[in-house]
Amino acid sequence: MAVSLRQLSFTELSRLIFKWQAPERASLLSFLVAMEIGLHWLWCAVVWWQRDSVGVFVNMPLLYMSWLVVSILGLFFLWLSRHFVTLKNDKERLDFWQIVLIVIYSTYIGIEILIIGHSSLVSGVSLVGGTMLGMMLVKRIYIWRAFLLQVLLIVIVNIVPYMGVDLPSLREIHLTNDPVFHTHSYQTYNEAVTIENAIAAAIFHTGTVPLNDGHELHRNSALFWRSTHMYLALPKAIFIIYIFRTLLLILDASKREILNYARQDELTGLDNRRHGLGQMQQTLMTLNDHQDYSVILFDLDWFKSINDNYGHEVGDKVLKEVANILAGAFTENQIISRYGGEEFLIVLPETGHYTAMTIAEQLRADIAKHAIYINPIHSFEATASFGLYTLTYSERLRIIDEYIKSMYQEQYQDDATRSGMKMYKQARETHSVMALYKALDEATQAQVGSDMCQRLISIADKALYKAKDRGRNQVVSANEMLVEGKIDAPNGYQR
Ligand SMILES: Nc1nc2c(ncn2[C@@H]2O[C@H](COP(=O)(O)OP(=O)(O)OP(=O)(O)O)[C@@H](O)[C@H]2O)c(=O)[nH]1
Repeated sequence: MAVSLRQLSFTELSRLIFKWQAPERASLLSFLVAMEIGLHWLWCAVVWWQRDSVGVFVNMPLLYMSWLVVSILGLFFLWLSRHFVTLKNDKERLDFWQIVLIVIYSTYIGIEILIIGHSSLVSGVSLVGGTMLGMMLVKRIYIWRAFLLQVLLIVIVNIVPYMGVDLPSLREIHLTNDPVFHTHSYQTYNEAVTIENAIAAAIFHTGTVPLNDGHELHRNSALFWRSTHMYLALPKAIFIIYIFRTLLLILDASKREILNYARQDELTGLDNRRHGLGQMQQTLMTLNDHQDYSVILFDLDWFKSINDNYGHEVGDKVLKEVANILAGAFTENQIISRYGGEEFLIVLPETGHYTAMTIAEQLRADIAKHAIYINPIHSFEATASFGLYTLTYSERLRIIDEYIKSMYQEQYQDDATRSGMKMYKQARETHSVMALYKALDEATQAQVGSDMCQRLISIADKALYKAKDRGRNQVVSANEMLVEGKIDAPNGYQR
């Protein structure tokens, strides 16, 4: 979802920023930059509009060129803001476009400050404020490097005019017949007036002052005070940004810790039920077309007896050791969570029925042969019963299709639903779950996701209880049982 003005209220933004991932944050930064450049565009427009009165102190040809660049860049950053949100799951391209954003924006702002004059207000806000904003929204190391580069540029840009290099400037002072003030276009109005006054005062007191002496006096004085300003301000800017970056690191670590507490099961270290279900919903709804999706639910056998015979602590030990077996057996995109007391949920996206059965069977065997030591000599083995269900692609397509059909039948009268229905009809012709899913609004997408997860777990649960019925320590396929008519699917499931 691309960033829009509507999302920039305090409450909405704070809610979104917490939820947002790197692409959306970068999109926000690009959007803010586009808005800032939009304001620069307006400034150019006002200067052009008022050119008769302000043209005397503005370099108009340079303004027109800047206006063109500002227009192009404004459109570019708006485009980039939309482009970032398409870069989910593509870290390399995301990094690349973040660098593009930072390089183009830093160059732009550097040139802007150069041509409008480097007042401490503009440079300070851009250098420190811009860096702080960037650090909150995109990769910090890139912003830190851009910041150091800007510090260097500020030093260079401030010093070179005193070495006789003329830099382009929007500012123009028309002081006629005065060779002193024509030589350096970087002189600000205040500087010019000050020198004018100083020279006038000297002439007034001594009667005369040589031209070259006045020029040299100004060069030395201006260079001295510019260097003093840089010396006093830049280290402070570096300290502020350095400490700010450290604070953000601390905040990140705290956020990670809080999220871990919220997501993790304390005893086993696996995902807890809520997080496991959330992950399941996310993977299910972003699963590509033509992919199957398998769910395994398993429950340790006779666990109450283990607690009763060996004590609660040994029961805990069993849970931890089973969790270790699980943690070692699955890859990152497979979701393992502790679903209940001695019940575990495993989600295998992009996995067909045969592969999932093999994985479940292997896991059952690994748990059954694992010795749990109650002391250095005595041990026992625990077993588990498994229920497995594979949602095939055709079944997924059918469920979403039915869901949407029933939704539109209920609400067919209202106009919004009519247009939704049109989108749905178009999506249906493509036979694509992704297209059908995108035809739904955000709240309905979440609802469909949650309903589908409950449906899958509920079917796997029925197979799990069949496994208990059949004597435990075995894997039962819900798909086979559905075909044989030995279990019913929930909520009017039809084969
Ligand atoms: N030690 C320990 N026990 C737990 C924990 N969570 C749940 N339990 C116990 O797990 C036991 C589950 O027992 P039951 O639901 O009767 O199931 P079971 O004894 O495994 O029997 P079947 O599932 O039919 O094989 C209960 O006694 C719970 O107290 C836990 O975190 N630690």
